[in-house]
Amino acid sequence: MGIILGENQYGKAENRVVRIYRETPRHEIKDINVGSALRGDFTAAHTDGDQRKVLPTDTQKQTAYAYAKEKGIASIEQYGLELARHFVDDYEPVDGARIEIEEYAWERAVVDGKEHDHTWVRKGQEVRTADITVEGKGEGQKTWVIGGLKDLVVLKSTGSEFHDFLEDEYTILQPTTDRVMSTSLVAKWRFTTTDVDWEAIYPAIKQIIVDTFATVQSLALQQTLYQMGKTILETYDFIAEVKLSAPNIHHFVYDLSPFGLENNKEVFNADDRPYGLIQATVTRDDAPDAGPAWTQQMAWLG
Ligand SMILES: O=c1[nH]c(=O)c2[nH]c(=O)[nH]c2[nH]1
Repeated sequence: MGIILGENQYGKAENRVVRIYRETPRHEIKDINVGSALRGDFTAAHTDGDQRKVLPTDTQKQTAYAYAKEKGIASIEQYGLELARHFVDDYEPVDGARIEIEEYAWERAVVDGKEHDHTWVRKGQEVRTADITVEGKGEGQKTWVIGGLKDLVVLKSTGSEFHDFLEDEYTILQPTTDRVMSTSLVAKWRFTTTDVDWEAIYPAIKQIIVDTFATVQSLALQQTLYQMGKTILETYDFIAEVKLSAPNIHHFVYDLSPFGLENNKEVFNADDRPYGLIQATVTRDDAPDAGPAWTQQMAWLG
């Protein structure tokens, strides 16, 4: 019987890198969480404990911090590309690298009616994400970039319906033409080029998502998600695919009748679980192959 080593990768997860730009009295901040994973021929490390081809996870971590200084973090996509290319291009045993980044947004504190130069308040907003994969060396090198966001919590108090659904003997859900719709959205979009103004495209796509959520008279969360993906693809021809995942944060009209009170969709129980989970991929029909773009390292084995 032979035993063989299957898929493997290794790296440093969740480096919390905070980069301050302090060249002028008005400082700037980038607050990120970076994970790296290297793929290649690391068989000897597994079978014989031979580390000669292993660039330690500690070195990967140190590189993440050093690159924050040396290369800067103009955007998480640019910084992730620099890191991934460095590991693949500069180390012979490494033939693939995956960099996953989350960015936490801060806004300037307002003190005496003015934006403060070096104090921020963490934005309770969404987290921006980037997943970068580089494979192969030299001419044939391939690169995949996925931009995205998570924890974008949105709610609309009307403009959402759900009716005409399949019913059986277990159906108790009442149809509605006017309900609260709320979700904490995860969205990821796959670029077909790296020639992108990363800092401009992110707010533009987020705006499409928010506009669509607000303005579509929604017959279901499924329809809203599809419209978000479709509009992004129709607006940007260099995006091939959009993946969306949306928990339906149910808002149930609370029964106030025991207190002799009317509840005309004014008081709700925002239930945290269970939640409907609606997920969809929207793709251009001529989209180039996704290859390993969606393969997530950190979610891989939990
Ligand atoms: O937007 C919705 N989609 C569903 O599939 C669904 N199912 C359900 O019970 N409520 C909802 N809402």
